[in-house]
Amino acid sequence: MTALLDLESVDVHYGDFQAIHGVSLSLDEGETLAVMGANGAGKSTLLKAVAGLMATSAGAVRFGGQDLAGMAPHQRVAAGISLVPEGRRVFKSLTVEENLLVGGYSGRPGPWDLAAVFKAFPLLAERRSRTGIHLSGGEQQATAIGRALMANPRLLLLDEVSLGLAPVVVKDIYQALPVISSRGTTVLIVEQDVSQALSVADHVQCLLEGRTVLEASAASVTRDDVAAAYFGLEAR
Ligand SMILES: Nc1ncnc2c1ncn2[C@@H]1O[C@H](COP(=O)(O)OP(=O)(O)OP(=O)(O)O)[C@@H](O)[C@H]1O
Repeated sequence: MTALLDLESVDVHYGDFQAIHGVSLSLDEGETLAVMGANGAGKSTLLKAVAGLMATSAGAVRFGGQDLAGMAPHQRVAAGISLVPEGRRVFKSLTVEENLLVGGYSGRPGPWDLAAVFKAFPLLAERRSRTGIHLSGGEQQATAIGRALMANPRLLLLDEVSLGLAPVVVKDIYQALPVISSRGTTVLIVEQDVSQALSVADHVQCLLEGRTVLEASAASVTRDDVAAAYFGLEAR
C-alpha cells in the first residue's frame, strides 16, 4: 500500500542553519502520527515543510505517491493537506459559523460539513453565533481545527494543539480526535504533552535537534521512553 504521506531523508534550512536533518516518516491513510520533541526540536518546521510553507533542501515529500516538490501551499490545500498552525489565528470579527464556512470555501467533497464539525466539537455548536474575539483559547483552537476540517483534507496537520490551554479544555479537544479519525481523516499532530499524544496516536516519532531519535507504535512505548528520547538520553 502506498503511504498517504511519505517523507524521505528530508533536510530543511533557515539560511545557513539546518533545522531538519534527514528526517523520514511514513503515515498511512486513516492513521494518526504524533511528532514530539522539546522546544526547538524542529516539529513546526517539519509541518511547514509538508504544508509547503518551508522549502526542503534535500530529500522528498510525497503525498499519495506524488512528489510535492515545487507545489505551492494553496495547491497543497487543494490536494487535501490542511494545516492548523500554532497560535490558531481564527478570524476575530467573524462568528464561529462564518469561520467554519470560510474553511469550506475550497469546496473539496468529503465527510466534513457544519453538522459534522458541530458533532465532533459540541462546544462549538453552542457558540456558533459568537464572534472570534469573544471565544476562549480552547474555543478558538476548536474553531481553527473545525475550519481546517471544512476543507475536507485527507491529511490534517495540527501544530501544538494543547499549548497554553487549560487541561479541561485540552480534554475536550482531544475527545474530538478519534471522531476525526473515524471519518477517515489522517492526522499528523505535533504535541508536547506526551500523555495526550500517546492517547490518540497510532504511531509516535520523536525529534531531537532536528533528527529522529525514536519511531514506534504508540502501544509499544511508555511516557518514560518518550521522555528519554526527548532529552536525548537514549542517544547518548
Ligand atoms: N524563522 C526562523 N529563522 C531561523 N531559525 C528558526 C526559525 N524558525 C525556527 N528556527 C529554528 O529552527 C529550529 C526548529 O524550530 P521549530 O520551531 O521547528 O521547533 P519546534 O520543535 O516546533 O519547537 P517549538 O515547540 O518551540 O515551536 C530551532 O532551533 C529554531 O530556533
